[in-house]
Amino acid sequence: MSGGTCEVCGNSANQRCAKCHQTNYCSKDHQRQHWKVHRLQCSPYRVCQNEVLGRYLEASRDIQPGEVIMKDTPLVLGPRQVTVAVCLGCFSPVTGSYTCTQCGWPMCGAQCQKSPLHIPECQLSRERGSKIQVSKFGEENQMYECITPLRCLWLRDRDCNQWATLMQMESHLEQRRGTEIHDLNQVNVVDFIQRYLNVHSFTDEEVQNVCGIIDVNGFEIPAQATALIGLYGKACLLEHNCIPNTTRTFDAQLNIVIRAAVMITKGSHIATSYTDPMWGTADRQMHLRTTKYFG
Ligand SMILES: C[S@@+](CC[C@H](N)C(=O)[O-])C[C@H]1O[C@@H](n2cnc3c(N)ncnc32)[C@H](O)[C@@H]1O
Repeated sequence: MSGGTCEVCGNSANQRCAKCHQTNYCSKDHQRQHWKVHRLQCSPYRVCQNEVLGRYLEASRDIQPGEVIMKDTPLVLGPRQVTVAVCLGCFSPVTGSYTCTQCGWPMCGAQCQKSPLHIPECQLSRERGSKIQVSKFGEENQMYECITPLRCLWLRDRDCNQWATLMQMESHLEQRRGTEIHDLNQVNVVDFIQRYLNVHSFTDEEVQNVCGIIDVNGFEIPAQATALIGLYGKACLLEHNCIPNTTRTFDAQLNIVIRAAVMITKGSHIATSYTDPMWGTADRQMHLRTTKYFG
């Protein structure tokens, strides 16, 4: 028995979706009818909120070990802030032997130049009037710090749903003001976008805000030639626990797949670890304090 009202007709319901335990129906017929819509939202968790954690996920039923809790597609993929020069299509390190014929950023070749991932910085970099000149390869290159922020900012005028999802993410902007990372981003990202790329359509605050969003919510994806960062609208809601009850993997399309590592009982919080379990306690605490603003 479930109580509540039928999702289809609004009459009193006595059946409930067995997968999420959250959606009610008056009959099997109405449940079948609704499945096309419901399957896109059906999940074994609900989004909750409290003063300490902000938004977090709670199991809406018992979740068995190994069960997939969510598979989430990336909103934004981009290089890490600190990186060597990489191809902006496939993220492999580059030597500068090929550059995008439109904007001048180094790429692997013509195939990678066509990657949809490269569109934001390619179009925005053209506002400069002359091609981008990259001359440092094989060592850390600060020019790349603007790429993932630009890919976020690009959504503002292109995809209002994705932009709204991004803007709901925690940036801790107020706590970042006056810190070293905020000052560095002012020079390497804000000033670079405005002075080198000649892009003036984003305010300092908007750029700093997406830098915060990337630091607080970004998942490092290790499975490429160089690590990259992914932002995921649902997976970003997972809270931190040093002993997480989930595992995470990335599939070939770089969707994030979150599975239960243990039995997660109904009502329990669903957590991942924001730190490397191999680090010592002091390093983990420092990482959480300086990049996630708690702990
Ligand atoms: C990736 S976001 C998680 C989603 C976020 N709560 C929201 O409302 O968008 C990370 C932020 O959530 C909060 N958070 C996550 N786990 C926490 C924990 N174990 N203790 C305190 N705050 C936590 C911190 O504010 C952290 O910077």
